[in-house]
Amino acid sequence: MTEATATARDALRRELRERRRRLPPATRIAGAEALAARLSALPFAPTTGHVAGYWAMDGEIALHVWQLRLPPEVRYCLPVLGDDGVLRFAPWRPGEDLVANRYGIPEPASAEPLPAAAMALIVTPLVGFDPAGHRLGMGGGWYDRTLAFRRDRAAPPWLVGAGFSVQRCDALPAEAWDVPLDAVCTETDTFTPSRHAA
Ligand SMILES: Nc1nc2c(c(=O)[nH]1)N(C=O)[C@@H](CNc1ccc(C(=O)N[C@@H](CCC(=O)O)C(=O)O)cc1)CN2
Ligand SMILES: Nc1ncnc2c1ncn2[C@@H]1O[C@H](COP(=O)(O)OP(=O)(O)OP(=O)(O)O)[C@@H](O)[C@H]1O
Repeated sequence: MTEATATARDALRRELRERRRRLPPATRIAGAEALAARLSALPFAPTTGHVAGYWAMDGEIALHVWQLRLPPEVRYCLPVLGDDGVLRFAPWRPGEDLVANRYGIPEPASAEPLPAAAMALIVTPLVGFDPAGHRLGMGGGWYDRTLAFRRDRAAPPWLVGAGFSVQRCDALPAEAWDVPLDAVCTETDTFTPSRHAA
């Protein structure tokens, strides 16, 4: 990546995070409901197995409504930072113990974390997205490293970005390491970019 691209990405990240934080509470509450309905309606929404979500922070769209409405055979998991730079995902139910990681984000305290490949579907947080399924994250490369194996392998796990519609960009500059998402859901839209298009 050139220095100019990195600077542009950082500026875009700042602007999008600011936009995300500015959304009023009513938009957040209704947004979490609408997002849950969209995630549940995905054609590949699992009826069994593990799914990964995240603990919303910094104005991210929340997943608690989706979590509570998952089919009974589906286990919800939260990301856990690995010393090796990749994320693993630990089952978590409301009320179970959590500990703050180095960014202050809660992680399950006792459940054994599973590798990304063990998930049927992974919902990723994002700072920005485009309709082609490119994702701009917090800049740590955590999801890119964790999901790199999906670049040359078919789903599962299905990769679904979640965000507010104000996080949409026309076209994000794609990086060599970006792993395209299979879908992006917002409170107003579901994008399912086709990889077969020219
Ligand atoms: N809710 C949520 N969980 C997540 C992510 C995320 O984006 N959202 N991650 C997605 O990768 C991973 C953690 N990656 C992160 C990368 C940077 C920062 C961050 O807050 N950076 C601050 C300052 C860093 C610090 O406090 O040391 C910043 O940039 O302002 C947070 C999480 C795993 N869990
Ligand atoms: N597959 C990979 N292997 C090694 N390093 C990687 C890989 N993917 C990304 N990285 C590194 O991670 C750094 C951050 O990438 P990027 O800015 O795209 O993160 P992001 O997607 O915004 O963050 P996150 O996934 O944590 O939300 C890059 O500079 C790159 O060097």
